[in-house]
Amino acid sequence: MAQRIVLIGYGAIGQAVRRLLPSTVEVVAVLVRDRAHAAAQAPDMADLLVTSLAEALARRPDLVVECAGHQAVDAFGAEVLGAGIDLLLSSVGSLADATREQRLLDAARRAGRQLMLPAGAIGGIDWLAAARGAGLQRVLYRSRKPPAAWAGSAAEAACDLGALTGAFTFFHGTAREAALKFPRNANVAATVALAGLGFEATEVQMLADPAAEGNVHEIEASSSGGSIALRIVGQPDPRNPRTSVMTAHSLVRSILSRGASLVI
Ligand SMILES: NC(=O)C1=CN([C@@H]2O[C@H](COP(=O)(O)OP(=O)(O)OC[C@H]3O[C@@H](n4cnc5c(N)ncnc54)[C@H](OP(=O)(O)O)[C@@H]3O)[C@@H](O)[C@H]2O)C=CC1
Ligand SMILES: O=C([O-])CC(=O)C(=O)O
Repeated sequence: MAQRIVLIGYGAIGQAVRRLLPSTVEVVAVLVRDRAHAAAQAPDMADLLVTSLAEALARRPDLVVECAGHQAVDAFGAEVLGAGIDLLLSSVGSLADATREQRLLDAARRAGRQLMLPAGAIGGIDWLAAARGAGLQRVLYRSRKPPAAWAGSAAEAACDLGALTGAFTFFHGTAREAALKFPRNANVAATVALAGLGFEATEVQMLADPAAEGNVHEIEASSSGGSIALRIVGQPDPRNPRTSVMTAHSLVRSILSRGASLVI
């Protein structure tokens, strides 16, 4: 039987996920803020558009996939889980708010459902999570993106993005500070933290670099079991330069892994 999913948000990630899903997964609703605006952009899916969670849940999804932002996690996350439906988050950085994280985990436990986090734009999450059992000692995550990818973020207070002629590190701190200060840019920092040493002990650097070949994600970590040096050059999504194309592919992988006979 086809898996039934609801998408919250229909921006760069939401649109890509819908396009990439195979026919074994049915999108039964897309929750948007402005139905008329969304219908004008995507007339083929007018029947799927809803503006309230109640309408979305009435279509009996097996899974709700958030691709909208921290505010949407606040507005809908606990209610989705409380309704007995698994929740897959794009906005992993929203869990840097400890109260929000606890509310979601409580809702998941009470309902016996899962709060699912994709690897998103990064890789190596399996290694980090396994290395926790092998004396993980230090984790550094570095995000290097072209200046335009940081437009509209707190990086603008630290430098003139348009005038940069070389790489500029505008943030160096913990994963928690990164995720809270850069809600639309530091989801990977949060994912790395949750897989490995946690929000406080994970070190994060963020750079605006006119010479960046794409959205570059690097992890350096060491454990008693070995070390890792990982570098990913992500293609920016044409609709949203701060989001890497691989993020939607990772969400699709997470969706397809639910209930699959072979899980890797
Ligand atoms: N885990 C990871 O590796 C990554 C995670 N992300 C995160 O994923 C999320 C989505 O990213 P992306 O698709 O690129 O962002 P976009 O800005 O392209 O799209 C977000 C969409 O969500 C909609 N939206 C926002 N709030 C709500 C709401 N309350 N209800 C319904 N719809 C809403 C927006 O609609 P409107 O037009 O109304 O504003 C917009 O269409 C972001 O939080 C981003 O930070 C991004 C990249 C990597
Ligand atoms: O897609 C990316 O490159 C990562 C990203 O924006 C994030 O971590 O929020």
